[in-house]
Amino acid sequence: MSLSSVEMEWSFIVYSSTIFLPILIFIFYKRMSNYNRLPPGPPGWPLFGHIFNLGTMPHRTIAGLKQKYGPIVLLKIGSVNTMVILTADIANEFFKNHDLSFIDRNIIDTMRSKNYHKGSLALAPYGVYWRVMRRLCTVEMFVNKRINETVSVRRKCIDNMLLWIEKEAHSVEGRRNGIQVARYIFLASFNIIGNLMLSQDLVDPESKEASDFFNAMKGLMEWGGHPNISDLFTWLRWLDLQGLRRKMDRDMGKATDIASKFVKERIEERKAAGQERKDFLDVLLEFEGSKNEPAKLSELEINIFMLEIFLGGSETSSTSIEWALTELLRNPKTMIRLKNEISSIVESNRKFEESDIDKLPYLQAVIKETLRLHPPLPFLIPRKAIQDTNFMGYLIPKNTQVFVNVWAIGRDEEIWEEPLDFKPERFLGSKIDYKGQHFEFIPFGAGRRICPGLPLGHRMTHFLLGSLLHEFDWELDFSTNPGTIDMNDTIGSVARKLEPLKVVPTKRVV
Ligand code: HEM
Repeated sequence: MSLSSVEMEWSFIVYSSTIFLPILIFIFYKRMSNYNRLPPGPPGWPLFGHIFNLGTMPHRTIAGLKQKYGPIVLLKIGSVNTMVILTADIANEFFKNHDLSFIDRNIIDTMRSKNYHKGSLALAPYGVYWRVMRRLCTVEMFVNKRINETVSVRRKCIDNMLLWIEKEAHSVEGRRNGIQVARYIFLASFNIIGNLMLSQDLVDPESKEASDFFNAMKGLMEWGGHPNISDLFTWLRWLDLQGLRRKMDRDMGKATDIASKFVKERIEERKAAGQERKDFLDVLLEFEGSKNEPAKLSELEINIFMLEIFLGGSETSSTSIEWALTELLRNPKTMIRLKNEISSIVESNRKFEESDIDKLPYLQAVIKETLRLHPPLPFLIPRKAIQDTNFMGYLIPKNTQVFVNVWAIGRDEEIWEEPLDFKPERFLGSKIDYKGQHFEFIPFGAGRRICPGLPLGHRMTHFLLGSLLHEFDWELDFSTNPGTIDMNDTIGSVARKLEPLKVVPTKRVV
């Protein structure tokens, strides 16, 4: 007896269902269980995710999520999965046991301008180029021996800064309204890097090229720090809705043209004058790779690396000093204690020297306390998962970006006593430092990608703050009093003080 076609269809459906249904259930279950294995987080909007929940100070807003969702939170920022780490214990696990799985960076659209990301150390994927550039930084540029050899450069730049401040303080405007001190600290930091890199002052009103370079670099910091729709919805990139990519292309073009001119001039000089090594540019030009490394660095790589050192070194240091001065002015007893310590070591008839730093534990504690409360990079430089990764029981999908919220960790009341108070004393006699081993305090990051400029950043911040306090007495401008200083920050390329600090310096009498 043969089956009718209807019966055949039915039996086909029944048989195939018995085979495929379990497979479908398995796939569905697996998906759901993976979904359940993502870290918790607040409900987000379709398409936009949590963009509207972040506010203008996302490090602060996100810190508040710990109470409800715990120390690991998953957010969706536009189309980008973002895991946030909110405690020292989790940071410890992240850097100690998962550093390699999250070793890469998320590259934002403005950083693709003129192929910046292809020469950048900070954005380089973990590989040969990254290793070569890191080695140049840690073995050739930012080692203590070389930093010691260049102390006179920092001395000169800081002397200039002190003169600019004195001049401005005597001007009618300065006497009436105070000065925005961060501006001068930034210029000095920029010049310090300029001299280390190129043996040249780049904040030189006499030189058009120097001021063009300086302005283009300011543009890079500005456009690179703006939240950009192109990064939230990568499929909208081509529209460049905020025009940030266009502005970045303009300034990146100018900066790389000038950098490339500096490099060409140097190559000619070296041909004429032999091979004498002077500064970081010489280190880059003299590089010779071994075995599987590139034989030489390309022009693009050298130009971009130069820009990167300016970007990495100048805003971070100047922002930290602005915060340090702000906290000292809010805490007069701390200011007095620090000034007394400095006067006990640095006689009033001489300058503050870099060699004084080691003799000043309270100054060191003030810098640490500043970086605890005001890390210039509150999320570090975001990392990215290079593969699907099992992290503390959660399944973190490939390409998830990671914010380590060091701002929140520095204010965690389970770790720090009276966490919101500025109390440098907490670091006196304590072993905690910022070299990436104490996960409750990692303003320079940790793991393989820890800031390679740390030794230089350490010197610059202490030297700058020590000199400012040794040379001047500082007061707030008449419209502000210590109790009402605005302590909000704004997050651009770094977390700068939203309202620039205005102060009245008075030269100390010898
Ligand atoms: C107060 C001063 C500074 C602070 C707080 C700071 C902080 C940081 C942080 C948090 C990172 C990311 C670390 C991570 O991903 O775990 C970083 C990376 C970096 N910093 Fe700094 N930095 C400072 C000064 C400097 C200086 C002076 C330079 C160079 C002149 C520099 C150059 C760099 C570079 C090139 C990277 C990228 C490293 C990589 O991706 O492998 N920084 N910095």
